[in-house]
Amino acid sequence: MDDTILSAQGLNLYYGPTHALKDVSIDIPEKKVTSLIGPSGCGKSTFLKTLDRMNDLVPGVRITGSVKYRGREVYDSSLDVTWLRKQIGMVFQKPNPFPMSIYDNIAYGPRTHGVKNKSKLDDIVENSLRGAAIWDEVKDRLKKSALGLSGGQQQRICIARALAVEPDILLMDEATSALDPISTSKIEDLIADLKQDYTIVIVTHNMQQATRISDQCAFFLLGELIEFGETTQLFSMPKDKRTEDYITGRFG
Ligand SMILES: Nc1ncnc2c1ncn2[C@@H]1O[C@H](COP(=O)(O)OP(=O)(O)OP(=O)(O)O)[C@@H](O)[C@H]1O
Repeated sequence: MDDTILSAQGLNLYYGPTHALKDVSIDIPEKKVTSLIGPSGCGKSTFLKTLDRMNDLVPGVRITGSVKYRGREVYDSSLDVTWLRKQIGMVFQKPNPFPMSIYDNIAYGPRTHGVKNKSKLDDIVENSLRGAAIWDEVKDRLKKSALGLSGGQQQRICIARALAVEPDILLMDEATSALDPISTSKIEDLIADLKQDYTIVIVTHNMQQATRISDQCAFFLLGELIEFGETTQLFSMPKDKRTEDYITGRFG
């Protein structure tokens, strides 16, 4: 596809003897929301993590095949992983703000990348918090600890923290599963806004959420990518019997 930003070809991943990803090939389009669905243990998180090399440090991991980000091989030994993770940000299931002020949470990444100027940092902090739809809620308490916020607010801080380094892609691993329905709905609205500027790949257990927010959907089963296509098509007219069984609740 012309608008492909991330491409996996013949990707296999082994955790020791466990073959967790089996010959996965997929082209993920730019500035769309792509959801990864499938039963527990099917390899969704593993696949997500291979996209920004978060599996590298797991002992016993072996990876074959190719992952390309904008045409560059992610697993090339000359690739700078810090650069890659600046381009491809990650938001996790459990909100994990750093134990520091709201301001410092957001400024942390830019400072690491060498931004020292106070007014520049102030701008980045404000824009990132606005981008994550939480500025109004925290603008009067920027110097207070991020740990004093609610779970849903903390998750938006984590999204703002990811946005602060101006990534190209946001990966979200079940980013709303620990949140209440109102916070979840705020983050879903936010994802819909963010796709104007970013490519988003989400792992979700929630099929309604996949249908609500994703343009493309990938169904995994036992480490295999069974079906990938437009979300509306995949849920209304799945091509594979196994997809149909899963989305109609016959297993998993
Ligand atoms: N660090 C690890 N070491 C060994 N095996 C692992 C590790 N992480 C995952 N696995 C195994 O790899 C397979 C895929 O796991 P993964 O977490 O990617 O699935 P998932 O679809 O994201 O599951 P869930 O929806 O429950 O989070 C499972 O069999 C799991 O037990």
